[in-house]
Amino acid sequence: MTSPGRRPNHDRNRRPAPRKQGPRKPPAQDPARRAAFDALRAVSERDAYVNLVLPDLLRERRITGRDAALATELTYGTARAQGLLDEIIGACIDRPLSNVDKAVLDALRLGAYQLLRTRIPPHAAVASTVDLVREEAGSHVGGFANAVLRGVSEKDEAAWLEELSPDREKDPIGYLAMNTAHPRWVARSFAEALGDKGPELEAALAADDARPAVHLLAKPGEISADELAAITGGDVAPYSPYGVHLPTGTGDLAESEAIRERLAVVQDEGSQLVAVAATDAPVDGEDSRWLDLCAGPGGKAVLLGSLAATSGATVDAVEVTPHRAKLVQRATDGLPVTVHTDDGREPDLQGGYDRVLLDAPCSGLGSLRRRPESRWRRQPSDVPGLTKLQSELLASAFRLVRPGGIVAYVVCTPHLAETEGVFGDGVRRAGAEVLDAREFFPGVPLLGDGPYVQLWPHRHGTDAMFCALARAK
Ligand SMILES: C[S@@+](CC[C@H](N)C(=O)[O-])C[C@H]1O[C@@H](n2cnc3c(N)ncnc32)[C@H](O)[C@@H]1O
Repeated sequence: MTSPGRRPNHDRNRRPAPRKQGPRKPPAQDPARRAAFDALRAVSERDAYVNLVLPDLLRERRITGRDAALATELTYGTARAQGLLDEIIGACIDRPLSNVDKAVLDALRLGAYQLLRTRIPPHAAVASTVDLVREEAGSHVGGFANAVLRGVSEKDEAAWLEELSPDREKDPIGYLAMNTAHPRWVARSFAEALGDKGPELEAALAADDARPAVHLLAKPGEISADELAAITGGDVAPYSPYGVHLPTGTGDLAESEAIRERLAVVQDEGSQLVAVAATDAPVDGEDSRWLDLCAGPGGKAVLLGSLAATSGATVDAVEVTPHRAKLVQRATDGLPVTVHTDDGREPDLQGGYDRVLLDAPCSGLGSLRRRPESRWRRQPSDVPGLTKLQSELLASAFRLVRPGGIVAYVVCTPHLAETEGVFGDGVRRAGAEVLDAREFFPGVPLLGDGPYVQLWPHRHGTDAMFCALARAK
């Protein structure tokens, strides 16, 4: 994967690159790259989330307009492509990446991203990165950064991929993982869920690597999807009766009047569809007590609560993390939702619910496109702990539902152990009747053979949500 000829030698490391243009800009004049770098540092150092940390940084520093757009592009793009950038940077360094100072590595990733995936002139990408490295790690490291980035810039992304990718025939999953900047284990779990290592896997990974449109939920009882589309300039969603897709590049959503006035919330169309399915599957008899067993931060609780309000039902929403329970409380204010800060495995609640939605904690492989950093943060070793927790929560859901009531099991991942594995086992233990969930996704194409529903970005334009339904006996 590496060739000594390409590696910078030590002399070269110490020699600064010749400047092709005037003096280097001082950092104060480069707020976009500084913000992107600081956001990436927060992700590496504090396990921060890009979608939370970056807007705060931009607001605090009053970065707007083109600078904000550049900072956003650089932060999201670099975080999303991190593993691929590391392979390429690693091929230009004669020591393991783990030996490179973490702040320097973040700066190199930012520089490599600009060189490989933007139209920023190479000299500007290199000079701005060297500036960051000098500020962070001292001027003696500037030459090293300069030499590494000159190595990176010797080829474009396609040429690097050709050099570094495994052979497609021999290792199709490794090839597609590398070419779509995904960890191999993620590509493998997509392949297993799709039953494909060829064109469909390629389409799924490519869709997962694309920037997703923002979806809004038009809160039932408050505003229709048509009205929301008209006031936001978006399009009515193809499948969810409450969904609107915003045009790409829509500005600061906090500015949106519909969101400020609590008529709408940001919610992927797939999340809307699974919550609707959980309320549409018919129960035998009474249908007035609903339970959302893992409710934080409250997206689906808002939809359940809004639908409950129109039908005279009430919702209990359980969330174990106090600050997330507060978010549920805030999101569902004014709706018939009671929030309980409790462990869903044994909540202090009276059972006998007509419906239980279990939107379980999961690996989140189905929403990686919306969380650029989690692609590289999640590890396969996370899965066994998650499936154990999911199984315990599912057993609790079956204890809390009444005979004839519905349990909806939802996860935002296509990983088979977390989807069919957990649900198949739980339903068998509970002796419940599995429903064909496809019936409750009317008009949604390409749902396979059932009885479970797995949505996909490349098929449905949604996150890869999984939904399974059962009626308790
Ligand atoms: C996938 S998220 C739920 C998303 C939520 N339904 C929504 O639409 O906004 C899973 C949630 O379960 C919570 N959680 C984890 N373990 C839990 C437990 N034992 N009991 C209750 N909630 C739990 C997590 O804190 C997280 O907020």
